[in-house]
Amino acid sequence: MAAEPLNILDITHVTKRFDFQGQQIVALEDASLSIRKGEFVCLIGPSGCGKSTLLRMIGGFETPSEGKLDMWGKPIGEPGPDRGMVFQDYGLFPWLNVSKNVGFGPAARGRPAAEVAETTKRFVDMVGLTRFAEAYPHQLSGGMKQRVAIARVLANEAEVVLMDEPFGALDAMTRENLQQELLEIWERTKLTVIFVTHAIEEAILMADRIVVMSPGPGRIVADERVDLPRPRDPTDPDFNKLRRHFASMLGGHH
Ligand SMILES: Nc1ncnc2c1ncn2[C@@H]1O[C@H](COP(=O)(O)OP(=O)(O)OP(=O)(O)O)[C@@H](O)[C@H]1O
Repeated sequence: MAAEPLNILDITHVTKRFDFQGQQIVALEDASLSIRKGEFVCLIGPSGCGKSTLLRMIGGFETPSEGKLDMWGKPIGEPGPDRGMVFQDYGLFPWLNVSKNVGFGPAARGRPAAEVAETTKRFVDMVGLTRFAEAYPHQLSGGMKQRVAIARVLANEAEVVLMDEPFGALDAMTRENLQQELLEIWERTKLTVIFVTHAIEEAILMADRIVVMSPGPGRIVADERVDLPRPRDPTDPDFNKLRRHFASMLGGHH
């Protein structure tokens, strides 16, 4: 009998090239990365280093030019509910209210109505939007919209949550609140999270591992474990030491 794969994700020697106006752009070159179930991994690096491209390939929205991406030992194909994406611009359906946005996936997959209702309520409650269940996206703040987007991915039974600068458009206070909420949800659900950010502090606050990337062509230049105890304190001297460490690694870019 074949052994169970150890990793939820195995990214092996992945290169991605794009043709753009007759030129070839190497968005990502020879990237390899293995991720365990339940890990919180941050991808950090300056603009254009291939963070979104890597995330989109894990999501199944792009295919690699070379190399392979596996989930539980099987090649990643089309996008699927097991890999939920959360974007900076929310991606909600404006014509559906909060509950209908959250319940959309399970309903579309033909789950019985009672189960859809129960799942919807559980995740709307989990992200603290019970009072706004009937509200439409235009009636919500940015932070609330991002909570809906997170609840929607959770209701879809995602095993891996792919987050592309999800809090980048939010003010500092909302961002801090959502960081804490996401960490609580992650600890409770043991999801695997891959989180793209520009912000060193955000990465140190949240990640088990920080994968540092550099541009031109996009490459993984470091992959380091963050061993600070949780909850983490940005005023802690050890936190500061790591901040300086990653800032010097990112060099002139930060
Ligand atoms: N569909 C595409 N066609 C052509 N070039 C692309 C395409 N998608 C990405 N690229 C190029 O690939 C490189 C990496 O882009 P990517 O969006 O992955 O970087 P990023 O690190 O996520 O950047 P940012 O932090 O600005 O979002 C860039 O040079 C970009 O212009």
